[in-house]
Amino acid sequence: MTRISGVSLRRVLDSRGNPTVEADVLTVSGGFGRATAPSGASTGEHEAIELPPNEAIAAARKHAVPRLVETVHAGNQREVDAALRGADGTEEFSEIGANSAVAISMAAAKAGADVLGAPLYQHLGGAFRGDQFPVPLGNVVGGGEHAADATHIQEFLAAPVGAPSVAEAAFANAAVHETVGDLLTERGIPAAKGDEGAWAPAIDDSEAFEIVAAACDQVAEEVGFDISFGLDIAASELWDGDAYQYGETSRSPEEQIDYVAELVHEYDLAYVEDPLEENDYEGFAALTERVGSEALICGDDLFVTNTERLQQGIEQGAGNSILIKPNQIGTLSLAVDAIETATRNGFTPVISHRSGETEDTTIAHLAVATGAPFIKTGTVGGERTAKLNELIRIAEDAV
Ligand SMILES: C=C(OP(=O)(O)O)C(=O)O
Ligand SMILES: [Mg+2]
Repeated sequence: MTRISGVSLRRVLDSRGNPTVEADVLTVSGGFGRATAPSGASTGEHEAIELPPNEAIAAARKHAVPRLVETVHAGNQREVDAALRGADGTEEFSEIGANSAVAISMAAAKAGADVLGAPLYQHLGGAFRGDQFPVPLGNVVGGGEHAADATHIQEFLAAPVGAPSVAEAAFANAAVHETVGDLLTERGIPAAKGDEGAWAPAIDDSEAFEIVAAACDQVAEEVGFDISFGLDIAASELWDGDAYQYGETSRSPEEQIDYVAELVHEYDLAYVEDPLEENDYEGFAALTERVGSEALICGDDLFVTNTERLQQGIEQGAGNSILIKPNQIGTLSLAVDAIETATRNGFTPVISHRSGETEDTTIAHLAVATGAPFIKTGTVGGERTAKLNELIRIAEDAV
């Protein structure tokens, strides 16, 4: 029986040292699931609402827990997530907080899997899942909202598209990260790490392109498979209402499209996330028209894992890929809806961590459960390797 017998909520630390919501879900037959909400720094304005954890916990205890306990089945994810939506009563989870909602939603999924004795990816994806693994996009240099005085572009990503296994892909990304560190040292450039463990040197974007391209090439040669290059520009953070501000350089929307199209060609980019600000569907469409056959043009802040916003993107040809962050929308069911809508319409889903993370591994299972071709997890740091190591275990059937 997966009927929920108890839900407990607490504040725990995330990777930035901020409090976040953790949920435990228990079932009448002794099933147990625990999950923790991540938290963004470069958040989209259309995301579901993250409340201060104390408030989110108090509101969820009052409104959601009584609806779940003794009534809802942890093994029925749609039922769990509908109860969370009903308890909240708003479109954007502003009553109980998307942080409480997503923690409970993910913990219930784990409790459901526990009762079944099945790995989470199989509970979420079905008996025939588990043979398709995502390519991990590894953040190796970063700045923007994730590190002060570093690059303007938020993330320079290694994309080991030719890796024969998820384990080899994860190790290749770590090698690119290490090589970037060596190249920075050779140039006498000191670098701390940003929120996601990427190097955060005080260099121009152009120098970062040079270094990351060299590191990807060097490691590709060593490992013997292709390592492409990707970006999360996080352009909403550069947008001032009129133009994109890269320090001294300002680019109009048209110039931004030209700039990104040139980057795609110059660096053979496989992936570009948020090349334009979060409401510019037309700009996304224009860029997709130009380079969409060469690179994934992915909407993060544009779509915020929201099926309605994605639907508009599909209609307008704005992008060809969607970033999936369950806490942007509040429940696993809504995240899966977005993934399925994307896949049906030829948009590539990319499952993603947040800059504020925990040791929670749900997104690794979600990627395998849905057969998503890519996952963005970072490269080094315990909260990032937690997801990569879980993928390695799933591939070995050792979860
Ligand atoms: C992971 C990201 O950062 P954050 O969690 O800060 O939104 C992102 O922008 O893709
Ligand atoms: Mg992003």
